[in-house]
Amino acid sequence: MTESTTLDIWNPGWPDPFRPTVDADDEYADLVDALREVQEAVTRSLPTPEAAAEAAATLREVARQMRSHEVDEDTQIAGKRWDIPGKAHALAPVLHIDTVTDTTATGRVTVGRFHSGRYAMNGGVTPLIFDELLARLANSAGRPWGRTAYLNVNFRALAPLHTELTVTAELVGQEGRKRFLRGAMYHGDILVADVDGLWVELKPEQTQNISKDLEGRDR
Ligand SMILES: CCCCCCCC/C=C\CCCCCCCC(=O)SCCNC(=O)CCNC(=O)[C@H](O)C(C)(C)COP(=O)(O)OP(=O)(O)OC[C@H]1O[C@@H](n2cnc3c(N)ncnc32)[C@H](O)[C@@H]1OP(=O)(O)O
Repeated sequence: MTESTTLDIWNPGWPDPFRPTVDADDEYADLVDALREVQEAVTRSLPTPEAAAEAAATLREVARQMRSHEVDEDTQIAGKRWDIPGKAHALAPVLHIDTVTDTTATGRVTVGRFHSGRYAMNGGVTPLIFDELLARLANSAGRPWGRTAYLNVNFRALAPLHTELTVTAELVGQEGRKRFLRGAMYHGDILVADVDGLWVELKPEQTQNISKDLEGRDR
């Protein structure tokens, strides 16, 4: 099995505004893992009113602690740990990216009840997973930064929970600034979903706009 840590963390073509300026360490990744544990445990629970009130107070205390360490979005680590599955973002499914070539990418993902629709993966989660893998491929191999223009997902069969699913992506064509990608998700041999995606390479001024937006946002 290929470790995702063997992949390049940053594509040099990606704009600087997204580059984390704080070095993440494993304690931060562990914090996000703990948050994932909370999300799954809360989702699976039916606490008594007293237990719910106690847990809510504890979680609000954690939020208070974290607010005292607040940084701006350019500096935050969440979602930017390209070297670890799930990128240290608690909403993102933990996608293990095994291979990325110039034109293909593969990964594996297992979701729990936090990401469940009902006894199967929620229909909004599948696009999150495809977007992650297809975007990684679209913006790899030194290609300049592109943004998702569309992601057309077909749900072919229920995607089971607590079960490893494989995800594949392929760059199927390029026309000027447009990159066409295709992806699929499998449970064993069963196709559970497939996707057509378009990534459009940003013009330089579009990258600057992003940068300005980031600088101008409220903290
Ligand atoms: C919950 C979990 C979270 C996980 C953790 C995440 C944390 C991440 C943290 C840190 C990461 C750092 C990195 C982050 C970066 C994020 C990037 C995104 O997420 S992208 C978000 C979604 N996508 C948008 O919001 C695009 C919005 N749309 C646009 O910006 C524009 O529409 C854009 C750039 C896609 C195209 O606009 P134009 O003005 O540049 O170009 P025009 O001329 O309109 O199109 C060029 C060609 O593409 C076709 N085209 C454009 N859109 C199309 C469409 N929807 N369908 C078909 N064709 C389309 C056009 O027809 C045209 O084709 P012809 O050249 O004429 O052949």
